[in-house]
Amino acid sequence: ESQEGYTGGAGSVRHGTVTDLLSFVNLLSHMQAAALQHLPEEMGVLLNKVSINGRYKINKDVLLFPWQLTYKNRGSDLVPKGSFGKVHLAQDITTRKRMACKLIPMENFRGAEIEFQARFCHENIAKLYGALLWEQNVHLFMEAGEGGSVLEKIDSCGPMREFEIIWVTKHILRALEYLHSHNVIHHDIKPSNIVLMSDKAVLVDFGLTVQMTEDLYIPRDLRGTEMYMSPELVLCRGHDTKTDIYSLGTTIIHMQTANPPWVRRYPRTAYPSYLYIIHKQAPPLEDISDDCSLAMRSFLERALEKNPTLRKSASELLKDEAINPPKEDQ
Ligand SMILES: Nc1nnc(-c2c[nH]c3ncc(-c4c[nH]c5ccccc45)cc23)o1
Repeated sequence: ESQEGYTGGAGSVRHGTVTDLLSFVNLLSHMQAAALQHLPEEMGVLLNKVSINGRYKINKDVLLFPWQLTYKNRGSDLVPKGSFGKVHLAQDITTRKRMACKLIPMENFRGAEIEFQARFCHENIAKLYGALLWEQNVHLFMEAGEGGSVLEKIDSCGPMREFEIIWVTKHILRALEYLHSHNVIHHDIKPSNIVLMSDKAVLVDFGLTVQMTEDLYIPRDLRGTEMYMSPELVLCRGHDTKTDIYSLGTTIIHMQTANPPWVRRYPRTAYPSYLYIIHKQAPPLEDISDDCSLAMRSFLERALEKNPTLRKSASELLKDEAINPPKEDQ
């Protein structure tokens, strides 16, 4: 396949390599707002083999649908919102292939989101199929988690059972082990960024992802979602990949109790922000569910360790007995 950069003109969609896609993203990041005003038609690069003859028209060659929730609260026209965009279900007319399509307004567009998802491939990371620019929105086509997100499952079906939590945790730990081995921090591990398929759970939304060049990442801003933030991230004095492990621990508490940590003891109505609580209080072990197994409780103590150097890594936690129960337990 061609290695040269994105050579398509304005209004052309082409098959390409990851390099071509990254060149297109680079082009987008440097395009003047004026140039984006009146594009004659879609422009972009598709990595997967969808049928195009130089064009891939939204609502002609690929249809977008608001996502019909897979759980009982169907009626709601909830369109899941990512960090910077709405996610629709997309279906290629010719191949019938179903994808997720996230619409990111150009003003929110961050090339890094596509770059990480294009460069880092793992079965537990939502695959990126391509990116198109159309009508001031970047359309990101990705692998679809048709079972919805873990947050939708919790909101619809209540607390998850431990064997379900173990299943999700193992898939996400594999994604984190892979990302962390490349010094990549996701920065937004939480139930709404984990989506479900019939045979796996995958991590989505790389809008806040960074790759560390030193042993510590010194943040310029606060990244993530408050309830799931680690104490060291809140302190803003530098953190590393272990912050994702802490967020996974708080995500497990949310899966067990159908509430994020802290909120039952510190109601949102009385606490507009939880940053000080996360900084001052001991880790939220009190929010662990009453029926949590001893093994899972020990796992959470290791994942929620306040000192990141003492906190276990993804590789270490993958060997933990809590997520490798003896056969007779299953
Ligand atoms: N923020 C973000 N960035 N990329 C994604 C994403 C990639 N593939 C996906 N597949 C499904 C869903 C999804 C989220 N909530 C849902 C509720 C019902 C059905 C599906 C979903 C989201 C994605 O999400």
